[in-house]
Amino acid sequence: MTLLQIRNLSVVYHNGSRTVTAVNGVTLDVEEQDSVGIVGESGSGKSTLAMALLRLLPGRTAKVEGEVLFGGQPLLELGERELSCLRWKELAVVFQKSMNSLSPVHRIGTQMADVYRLHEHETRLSKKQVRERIIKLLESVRLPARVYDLYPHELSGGMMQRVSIALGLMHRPRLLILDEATTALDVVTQGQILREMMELEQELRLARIMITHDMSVVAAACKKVAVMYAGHLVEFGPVQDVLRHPLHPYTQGLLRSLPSFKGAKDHIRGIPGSLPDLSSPLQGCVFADRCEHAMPICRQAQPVDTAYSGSRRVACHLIGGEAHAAQ
Ligand SMILES: Nc1ncnc2c1ncn2[C@@H]1O[C@H](COP(=O)(O)OP(=O)(O)OP(=O)(O)O)[C@@H](O)[C@H]1O
Repeated sequence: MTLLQIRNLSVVYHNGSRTVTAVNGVTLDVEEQDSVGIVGESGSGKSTLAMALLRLLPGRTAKVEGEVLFGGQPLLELGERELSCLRWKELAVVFQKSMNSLSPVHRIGTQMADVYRLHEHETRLSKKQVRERIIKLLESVRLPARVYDLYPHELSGGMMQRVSIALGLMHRPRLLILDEATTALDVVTQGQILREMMELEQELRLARIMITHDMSVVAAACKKVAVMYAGHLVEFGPVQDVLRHPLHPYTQGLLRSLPSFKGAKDHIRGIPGSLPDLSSPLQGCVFADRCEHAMPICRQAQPVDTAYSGSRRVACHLIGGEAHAAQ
């Protein structure tokens, strides 16, 4: 069943006279218990997309358009009260900097208990019961019970990020969004946490969106991948299919720039050029200026997001009928 339906979502930032279209017409489904990696280079709009889903963007400067249904509820139309019931309990997020948001002068357990109480109004657990629950939660992310009584500075980066994940899982949400949550960690710790996450989400029947610029993280830990470029979702599909047979020239370039996916180091190639100016109106394909296969139509019309096969989708004039129709 589909848990999250994102339809034609756009986010425009207004800063004085300048407007930046950070997310541009994104359509994406996340099934229950699915794991979707959103990848793209810095500035492609990944975090803005996550913040828009969580309604965490400042209404004054960020205009969000489109439709988002979460478990059938229209997320973008909910009032603050309905939203606060959903956040943490149904929909939780772990940011890269989540660990910095803990207070340095209070013990981990006390802070977790505060978060628990803030969002749990129905069940009145005793102090002891809350402590037990939190210790169980810490153990579920492979942290020893003694962490409950420690201060943030007494934990390593990996342990702190495990605490942040435990906080995200506190109310057993149906969807967990990890925004570069493991990026700052060393590769070994990152790998361990990802493996544990995957075990845990099977147990909790949790769906996960993982935002990262690291394709190897998506390859290791996600079932599906959504590739973003300059605010556009350019390709979507099962991870193994996209890795083996990338359709969009941007995805192809992204994979070529990774040593682990395409042979020897001397074959590594970056993608020449840089992201387009997101404050200028766009006529053709957003990737046309950097695309080695660009055709005249690519500079004239935006490609339509087209179903390719199975659940694969791609927005490129090379794929589908448009290029052929124009010839
Ligand atoms: N508050 C803001 N006001 C104006 N522009 C913004 C704001 N926040 C982000 N942007 C712009 O929106 C675009 C998308 O940024 P975003 O942070 O969502 O990308 P990202 O893919 O998550 O990048 P990163 O991986 O570096 O976090 C960028 O061009 C960025 O400069």
